[in-house]
Amino acid sequence: MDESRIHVMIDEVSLQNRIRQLADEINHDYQGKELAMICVLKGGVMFMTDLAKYIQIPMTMDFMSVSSYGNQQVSTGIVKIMKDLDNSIENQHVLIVEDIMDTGRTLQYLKNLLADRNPASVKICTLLDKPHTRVVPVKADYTGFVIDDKFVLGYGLDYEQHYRNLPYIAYVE
Ligand SMILES: O=P(O)(O)OC[C@H]1O[C@H](OP(=O)(O)OP(=O)(O)O)[C@H](O)[C@@H]1O
Ligand SMILES: Nc1nc2[nH]cnc2c(=O)[nH]1
Repeated sequence: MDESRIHVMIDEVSLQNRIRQLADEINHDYQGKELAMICVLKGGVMFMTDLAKYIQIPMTMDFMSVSSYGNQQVSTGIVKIMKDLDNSIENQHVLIVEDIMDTGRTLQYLKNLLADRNPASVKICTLLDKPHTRVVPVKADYTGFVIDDKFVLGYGLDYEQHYRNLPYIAYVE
């Protein structure tokens, strides 16, 4: 891609500050409980690892990989599990950690799927939320930033599998 089209939307310091605040909220809300953090690969990986560093209650991490059929920018709503969790979540307090909620289809599918496995609770933590493009009525319990309907990359998010390593969120214009 022509890199002059890439502009910083959320810089590294703002990201880290907000992630620390989210962790504070989570630490407070789950006091006395154990948290099962579920990272949705690949986009959620940077957020998950940074968020986890600030979690001060007992916690476990597991990873899931799903793929939505369709190309980069068109979501079809059909979600396929590429890698399932390694461990049971029965009776556990599950927190799904995602990079972005766009149409909402991925998180709606995942929340329903995990809720069927008899956890004690299931909540969603998303770094970014694009509410204007939602097509299903799923809501996050913890949201880092609400953003406009722009294609974003960096900090786990890709453009054709590239740019996931950027330490900030950028948009393409
Ligand atoms: O709300 P939705 O419209 O369902 O979109 C959100 C999903 O799209 C992205 O994943 P992607 O399929 O690009 O996979 P990746 O995380 O491996 O990049 C993102 O990580 C979310 O999982
Ligand atoms: N990289 C990337 N993936 C997405 N999946 C849904 N919306 C987006 C987006 O804006 N950027």
